Amino acid sequence: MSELLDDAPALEVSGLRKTFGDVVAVEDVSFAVRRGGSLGIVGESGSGKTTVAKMITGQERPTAGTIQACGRDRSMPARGGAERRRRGREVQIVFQDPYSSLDPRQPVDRAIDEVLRLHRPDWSAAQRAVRVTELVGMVGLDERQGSALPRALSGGQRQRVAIARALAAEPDVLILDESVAALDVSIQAQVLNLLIDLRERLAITYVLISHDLAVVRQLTETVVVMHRGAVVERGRTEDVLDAPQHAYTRRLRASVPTPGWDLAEVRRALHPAT
Ligand SMILES: Nc1ncnc2c1ncn2[C@@H]1O[C@H](COP(=O)(O)OP(=O)(O)OP(=O)(O)O)[C@@H](O)[C@H]1O
Repeated sequence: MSELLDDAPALEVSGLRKTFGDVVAVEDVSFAVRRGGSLGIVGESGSGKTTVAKMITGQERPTAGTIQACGRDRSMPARGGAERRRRGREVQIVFQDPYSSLDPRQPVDRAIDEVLRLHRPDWSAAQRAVRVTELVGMVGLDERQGSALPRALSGGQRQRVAIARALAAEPDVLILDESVAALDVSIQAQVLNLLIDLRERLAITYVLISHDLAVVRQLTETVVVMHRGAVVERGRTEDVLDAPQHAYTRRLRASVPTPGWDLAEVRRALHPAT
């Protein structure tokens, strides 16, 4: 893990804004996550969640606002490889799609080793091999799966590989962008349990981006609700989900599929005017 400046939140964004031409994707978004804490960002498709994540990881440059991870500014592009690597040790991201986020030609152990080579240039091949084995075990994969190609693995197993790769950088903050959304419900539960377990063991900070309120409830302490690029509600996850104050959050909650749910009803709940 990177050296955290005393008492600084693990992650703090302030007044974040992002426009794409005329489209305002993110408008004045601010939040902080304590070290070892977990924050959910919820909102329907197009509300700006992924754009916030991309600004935090440096894939998009904010139009305005500031981002600090571990007390260090990352609003501007990194200057040079050393700073990029340091930022990679501060924040890692796991995407929704475990199929496209892994190189199909690279066996699991090589994919993890690649991250170690980057972040632990002083380690010998033998030291890295020990760590690869540890990481493979930590995410619940066996030795055979640890040397397989991604195509030989299930969706849940691939997502475990993506998590192991992210952890190889020993990040302070892990962003999970719809990381369990593509998985079957029972596999989703297993990966969620893994994530809960890892947070307890590693004291890592999570930012969970999800449209799934049940997932957010299980994994986060605090939540911000985004609607059309802006934060419309925030607070302790339990409070916000149990007693939402904002009409949009109430609609979002009402739209959670329950047995026998009806898509047309969900659409009406989210878009009462249409
Ligand atoms: N590279 C881009 N160029 C133009 N518009 C973009 C770009 N990226 C995002 N947008 C727009 O910004 C808005 C927010 O998109 P974003 O992907 O952040 O939402 P989201 O809440 O993550 O949605 P989803 O859950 O569907 O991924 C949308 O209107 C989207 O079309």
